[in-house]
Parts: sequence; C-alpha cells; structure tokens
Amino acid sequence: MNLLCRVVGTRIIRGDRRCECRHHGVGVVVSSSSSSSSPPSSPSSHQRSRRFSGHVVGGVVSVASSSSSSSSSRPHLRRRCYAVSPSNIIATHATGRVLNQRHHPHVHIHGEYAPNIHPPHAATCGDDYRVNARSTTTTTTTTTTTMMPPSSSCSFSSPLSTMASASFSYEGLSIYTSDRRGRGRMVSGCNDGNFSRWHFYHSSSFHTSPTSNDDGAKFVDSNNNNDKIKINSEIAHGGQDNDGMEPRFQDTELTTNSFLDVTSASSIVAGGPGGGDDDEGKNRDGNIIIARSREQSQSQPPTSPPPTTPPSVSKMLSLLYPEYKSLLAALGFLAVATSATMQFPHAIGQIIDILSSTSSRDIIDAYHSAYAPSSDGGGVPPMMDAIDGAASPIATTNLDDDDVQPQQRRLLEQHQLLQEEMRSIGLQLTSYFAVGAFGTFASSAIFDSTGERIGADLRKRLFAALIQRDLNFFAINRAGELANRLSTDVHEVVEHLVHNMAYFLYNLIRALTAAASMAVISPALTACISVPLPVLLGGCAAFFGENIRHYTGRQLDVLARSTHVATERFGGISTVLSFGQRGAEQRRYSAVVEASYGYARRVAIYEGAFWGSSYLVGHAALLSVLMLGSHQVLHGEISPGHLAGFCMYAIHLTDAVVELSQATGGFLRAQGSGGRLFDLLEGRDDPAVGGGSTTTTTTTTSTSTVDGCDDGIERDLAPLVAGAAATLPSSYDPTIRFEGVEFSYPTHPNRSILSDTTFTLRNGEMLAVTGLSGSGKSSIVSLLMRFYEPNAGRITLNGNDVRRLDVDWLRSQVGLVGQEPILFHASVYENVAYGRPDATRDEVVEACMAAGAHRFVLELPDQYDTVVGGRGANISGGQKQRLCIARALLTKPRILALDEASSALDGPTEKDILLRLRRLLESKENSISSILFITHKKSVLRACDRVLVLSKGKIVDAGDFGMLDDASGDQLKRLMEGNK
Ligand SMILES: Nc1ncnc2c1ncn2[C@@H]1O[C@H](COP(=O)(O)OP(=O)(O)OP(=O)(O)O)[C@@H](O)[C@H]1O
Repeated sequence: MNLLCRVVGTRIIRGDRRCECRHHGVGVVVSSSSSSSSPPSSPSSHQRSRRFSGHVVGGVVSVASSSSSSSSSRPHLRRRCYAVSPSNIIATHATGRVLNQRHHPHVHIHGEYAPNIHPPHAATCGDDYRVNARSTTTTTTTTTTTMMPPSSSCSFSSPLSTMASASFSYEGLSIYTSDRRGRGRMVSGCNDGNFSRWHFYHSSSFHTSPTSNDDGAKFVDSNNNNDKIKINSEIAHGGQDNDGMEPRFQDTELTTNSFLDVTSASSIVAGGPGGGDDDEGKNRDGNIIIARSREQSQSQPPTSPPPTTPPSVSKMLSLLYPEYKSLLAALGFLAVATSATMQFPHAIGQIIDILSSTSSRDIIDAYHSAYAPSSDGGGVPPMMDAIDGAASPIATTNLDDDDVQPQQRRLLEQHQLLQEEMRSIGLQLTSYFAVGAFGTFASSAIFDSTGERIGADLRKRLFAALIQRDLNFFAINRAGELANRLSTDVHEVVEHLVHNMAYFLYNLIRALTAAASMAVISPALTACISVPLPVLLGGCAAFFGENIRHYTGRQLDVLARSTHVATERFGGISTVLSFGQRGAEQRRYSAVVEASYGYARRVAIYEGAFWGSSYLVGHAALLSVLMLGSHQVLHGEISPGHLAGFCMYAIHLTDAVVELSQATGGFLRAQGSGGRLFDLLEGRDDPAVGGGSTTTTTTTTSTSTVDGCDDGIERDLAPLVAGAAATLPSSYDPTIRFEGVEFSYPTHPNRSILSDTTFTLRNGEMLAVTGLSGSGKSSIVSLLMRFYEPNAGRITLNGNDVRRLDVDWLRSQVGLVGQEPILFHASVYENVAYGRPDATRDEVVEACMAAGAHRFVLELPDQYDTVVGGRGANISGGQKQRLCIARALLTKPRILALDEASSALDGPTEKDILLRLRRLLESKENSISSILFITHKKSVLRACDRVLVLSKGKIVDAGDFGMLDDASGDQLKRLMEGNK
C-alpha cells in the first residue's frame, strides 16, 4: 500500500517556533535553527538539483529545503528526510518533491509508525534500522527507516525507486498550516491510486491559518481515492501562531472522496461547505466531514491512544489454552446436547410420514368411522392418543373378547400398532429432551465459569504487567483508562471470546449434523442450500465483521477515556467545585460518552445490517428449499415427512450458519478489544523514548554482591544497564555522588533539566538542595531513585554506578517522602506499614513517634485503625506528611530523601521533626546514614549541614547556611529574600 502525501503551502514547524521557513514561498519547508548539513551520499545528479534536509527535533517533522525557490521541471525529484517524534517513537521519513514548475514545490511526507523502536542513541545520520511497523502502518516498499538521535541534523538523498510507503501516523506532531499569506493547505494525495491515511495522535496539534481569517487552512485531498484524514488529537489548539484567533476548520476543503474524521479534537469549528456547526456535514463534493461543534469539541479530552494491531487468532486462542480441559469437557456436553436437539426434525418427519401414509390414513379413517361418536371428523388426535394412551374407546376394547369381529380385530390391532409406534417416538423424544437439557446445563455452566476464570487470570496478568511499568508509562497512560482496560476490556474479550467459542462450536456441530441429515434425505436439495448459504453469509460476516471489530476497538478506547475523566474529576472534586466547573465537567463527560455512543451506534448499525442480510439470505434459502422440495414431493421423489424434516434441518442449518458468522463477528469484536490488552501485556506501547530514558522496574532474576569499593568496577555503562543485578554488602558506605549528570525528561528530550550536575551526599550528612521552583530539585531525587536515567554522567553509591545495582535493592536503600503525600484508602497502620507489611504494631508506633505523628494518631476515632480515606482525604495535609515520613522511616533506609516533606507543617512541629531526624542520624542504632532535603524553607536549610543552590539545572552555590552572610551565597541570598 503506497502513500504519497503532499503538504502544500504548509509549514511544519516546531511548537517553540525556533524553526524557520527557509524556502521562500514554499510550503512545508522548514528547518530548525541549526543548519542542515550536506548529503552523506552522492545522489545521482538528476536527483540533486533540490536538496531537502531532515532535522530530528522533538516532536516535529522538520523538513528543510536549502535550495532556491525556483522550481524544478523534474516532476519526480525526491529527497528523504528523517524525523522522530517527541517521544522518539516514530521513525519516519519525508521526501521533497517538485510537482511542476508553476506551482510551489511540494513536499511529500510518508512515514512509518514504529512505536516499539527504542531511541538509538548511538545512531548517526544515515544509519538504517529495520522498522517493525505496526498499528496503521501498512505494507511498505521501503524496507528501512532511519532513526536519528535528537537534535542532530543532516540531509539525505535517495533514489526514486526506494520511495513509496505506508500510512502516516503521528504522535506529538505540531503542524502549522500557513504560507506567507496566511493561507495554509495540507494536501494528501496518492498519485498511484492507493489508499492513504493520516493519523495524528497524542498531543499533536494542528494550527491553522495564523494570519488570515478569510482563507483558512485547508485540507485538500487531491487524490481520487478514498483517502482518510483522521485526526484524533488536539486540533487547532490555539497555538502561539494563532494570535488569539479562533482556530478554524470552517474552510476545510476536501475535494474528493475524502473522509475527515475529527474524533477527539479539542477546538474545532465543525464545517466545510454545508457543514456549519453541525455534528456532521458534507462538502460540495459529498465528502463526509465529521467534526464536533465547538462546545463539544472543547469538551473533548485532547488525546487519543494510538491505534493497535488486532492480535492474531492464535494469540487470542492462547488465552483459552490454560483452561483447555474444562473447555473440552464443556465441548463434550455441548456435542451431546446438540446431537439430542438434532434428533427432533428426524422424529417429526417420521411422525408425519407414518401418519400421512395411505395405510395409516385408512386405519385411522376406519377406526374413526367405527368408533368415533360423531361423524364430524373430530376424533382423538392419534399422537396424543399414543402418548397418553387413553381417552379413545379403542383403548378400552379387549381384543381377546370373542364378540369382537375378525375385521374389527384386525383394525384394532393395526390401530394399536400405530399407537405403539407413536408412543415409541414420543419416548425417544422425551429422552432427547432430558439429555439435551442436561447437556445444555452442563456445557453452559462450564463455559461460563471457565470464561470467568480466564477473565480473572487475564486481569491478574494485566495488572502484573502494568505494575511493572516505569513512571513514564504512567505519566503517559492515564490511571482511569488503565483501570477501564482491566475491567471493561477484559470483560469484552472474555465475553466475546469464550462465549463465542461456545456458540461457534455449538453451531458448527449443529450445521454439520443438519447438513449430514439433509444429505441423507435428499442430496440434491442439500447441494442447493449448503453451498450458497455459507458463502453468502460468510461474505456478510466478513464485510460487517471488519467494521464491527474496528468500531468496537474505538468505542472501548473512548469508553476508557470516559472512565478516566470520571475518576479524575471525582478525585479532584474540590478543585472542580472551587472553580465552579461542574457544568463544564458535565459537558466534558457528556462529550466523551457521546463519542463512545457514536461508535457504539455504528457497531449497532453494522450488527443490525448483518442480521438483516443474514435473515434475507437465510429465508431466501428456505424458500427455495420449500419450492424445490414440494416439486420433488409431487414427483414422488421424497415423502412429505422427509420434506418437513428436511425443512427443519434447513432451518437449523441456516440458523447455525448465521450464528456461526455472528460468532465470527463476536470473535472479531474480541480481537478489537484484545488489541490494546495485548499491547499492554506485551509492553508494545512502552514509551521508550530518547533523551533521558526510563528505567524498567522489572525485577531482576538474580542478584550478586559487588565489592564495596570502586576498584575494579566497570565504567563502561552501556553493558551494565542491561544486566544490572548487584547489591552491596550491608556495611557499605552510603555516600552518593552525582558526577556530571545531564538529564532531560523522555517526554521532552530537548529540554535540559539538569546539566553537568556534580555533588556529593556524604555519609552522616544532612544536605539540602534548594532553588527556584522548576529548577530541577525533585528531578535529582527521581534520578537517585532510578525512576529515570541520566542522559550523561553518572550517579554512584559507594562508588558504584547505580545502574549496576539491582533497582529494587537500590530503592529499598532510599526512603523517599515525595512532594505529594500519597496515602491509600486503608487504616493508619496499613498505610505506615505499606513498605514493610510484616512490621509489628510497636514498630509502626515507633516510626510514627519519630515522625511526630503518634500524638495526632491517638486522637483519631479509631487511632491506628482509622481509615484515612482515598488519598488520605480524611486527615490534614500536615498529618499526611507526617504519616508519609513515618512510612519511610519504618523501612529502615540508609538514605532518607525528603522532597518538600515538611511544607505543610507548622513551625514547632517541623522543628520537632528536624530534631528527631538529627538524633536518628547521629544514633548508632539507626540505619539512616544521610538525609537529603529538597526544600525552599529557611528553617530546614538552617538545620542542614550543607546547602546546594540549584538554578536552571546547575548548582550555582554550595556551602553551609552561613554562606548567606558571605559573598559566595549570592544566589541563596536572592532566593531567601522574603523567605522566612
Ligand atoms: N515527568 C515530567 N516530564 C516532563 N517534565 C517534567 C516532569 N517532571 C518535571 N518536569 C519539568 O522539569 C523541570 C524540573 O522539575 P522539578 O520537579 O525537578 O523542579 P523542582 O525544582 O523540584 O520544582 P518545585 O520546587 O516546584 O518542586 C520543571 O520545569 C518541570 O516542568
């Protein structure tokens, strides 16, 4: 599948606007402020007349042309550029292309979304990486994609033959559409008639027409095919370039059969000619534009998860494997129940044939004329007669009676034989009923409980997978959404997978038995129904099923978002109330729920269409059977009973095939729901990103102890990280050193947070790090805890690079009290003992005393058993902080790291705690060897042995608090101005 997308008259620039348009009057020709280098290879001369350079910048496709504005007459001039998304998860490339002489040169961008590629720090320009494309990425003829390290710049060229690619997905991409006249156009097109899609995900923004009101941004699809432009992100978010103008889509123009689906935009004016502010509109060419009205759109959450690849059938079935014994047992019962059910048509056909045969009719007529009280034909129904064996006078006639005439005797005997036959069939049917009922009960019960078992296991696996993920993962994935995956998505998968499997097998057996029975009755009739029916119904299932699967996945995504919105807003209800945002929140939630309903409605429509067409096909088949069958009956080829039995089997067959296709549809739904689950289970959506990388918290399998000294320790870090599994002997010296640490957060790899940070936290020391808000103080603690890794430099504990150490062990050595005191909905005791669930009550009390919490805990209604509420809602901020300090102390850490841990404490309480901490530090019996304070408070700074002042990620002052009086303490002095 090829894609060629042109961005015309459009600039793609960085959000921070440092990029500039290099090419006069040209659209997407932007480069960052750094220069583009020359091509690394020598392209063939006819492809060299225009050179585009690619520049990897966080979150931006940056494409630059360094040639003059004159257009080339060569229509197929292309160069490649390479770009990486902000989180470095997209490997893509772009090409420049000159379309014709008279118009602006166009730039074609085509790319591959490869989120599971880790940033190749060591990569250099031109390095090739094979991309395991996924999601919307489709077949590509370009086999390699280059990833480049952030902030490097280079230019490339490639021959035309290597071009052509796949669909185009972006996360974190900012696109500004505007040329110098304020008229931006974004053009998507496929010259070769293939299908293309544009996807913009997470935090992408589409900024339109900054300077012009009248001729807004345009999405132009110049292709004659069904291109899709899908925008699932913040669109026209009112970026800096908008000069306060309302971003618009009103002039959006789709010139061909395009489909613009703006599913989660935050600020869109719905429109297009004919669109107005409606939910849905069509432009002049009949293109569908779906966009929300402004109010709805503004209520939309800004992000949407990237698309997932539906898991393979074998992967889905692997979920069932652990329970295969139960499933086989259920299957056995199902087969029994189905076989019993399938005896009915045969028995009924038999009854009809017996009763409608000439001899039977003669016997019945003679019997009735001889014994019936009236001649109105209203005798006792023979079947009832046979089954209950009563009522009729014939039943009371004694055949041994000498008075009975021979003719009458024969009639009575024949009639009794008939009765016997009916009775035997009746008994057979009764036993089938019983067996069928038991089989149905057993199979249903086993299937249901097995389904629940599989669901429970899946939830456990998923939770275990999620809890192992690093901090960055949770920064990107919202808690409410993840919770929803655990509940709704798992339920969907189990519901559709297990129940559909049961359904599928039941109907498969039914269809096969029916087809076999039909073949026995009439092979000719069977052939005429059993060949076209599955083909037609299978076709319906394939067509509608694909859509059902797609929209089910989307619906679940949005549903997950709605859960997140609800949980987050309920969690922050006081903020919602204090800002008077109840109405806005209601609208926000309604918008998400409406979006979910939109998808659910589509699923319902496709399901309805499927059922409708199945009904049509099924009944058409039955009708033809009846017509052909009656023809055969008339010609004496089959009996009426056979025809009746055949028709009943045909109904079973039709029904079974319809349900088989529905079960297939259900399986597709399960696949749709399972895509995201498997992504999460297998870590495919891991935000592996450049800049500062995150640390995996996966528990290492084996640990070893390294020497307590620096000697002999490998300093080559790269190989150390992978197999880090060491601990230190208990007598180690807990001196911590930051050596030339450089750091930026993975989500913003180009924004330096710490640069060349070097300091030591000595054994026995109370060290304070202070500085302006946002200067990077908390980031130091995050690095120490190995929530993130430095980009450069290293952090050592007792001279050992912390990346050599087992991460769980390392964290057990540092008692962290974070800036936000987080408590769980549990008792005081359980909260304090969280890090050491085996702690005795006395130890908990002791820790609380050390943290100055004991007294207030005793005043709580149930003292240590008082439940503190979700996030500690039932106690004060200062009390929460003290419980958090107690929790950290109870784990007996060697190093205590307190990040603004006393910010909510009153002066005397804080002073008391500082004194206790000093005593703990000096006590030989206690484990704590050093304390790191992150603080703004003068009282804390004064209590510390040394103070480091951080400014913009650099340590600018260091010394004791007394440096306030020295010239050396300039920065501290400035910081302390107005500070108590
Ligand atoms: N998870 C994150 N992802 C991206 N950027 C972050 C993240 N956490 C913090 N930052 C940014 O890093 C910078 C330093 O943050 P940090 O929390 O270290 O500052 P700080 O000095 O502790 O501030 P404060 O005194 O306000 O707590 C800030 O500009 C912040 O916006």
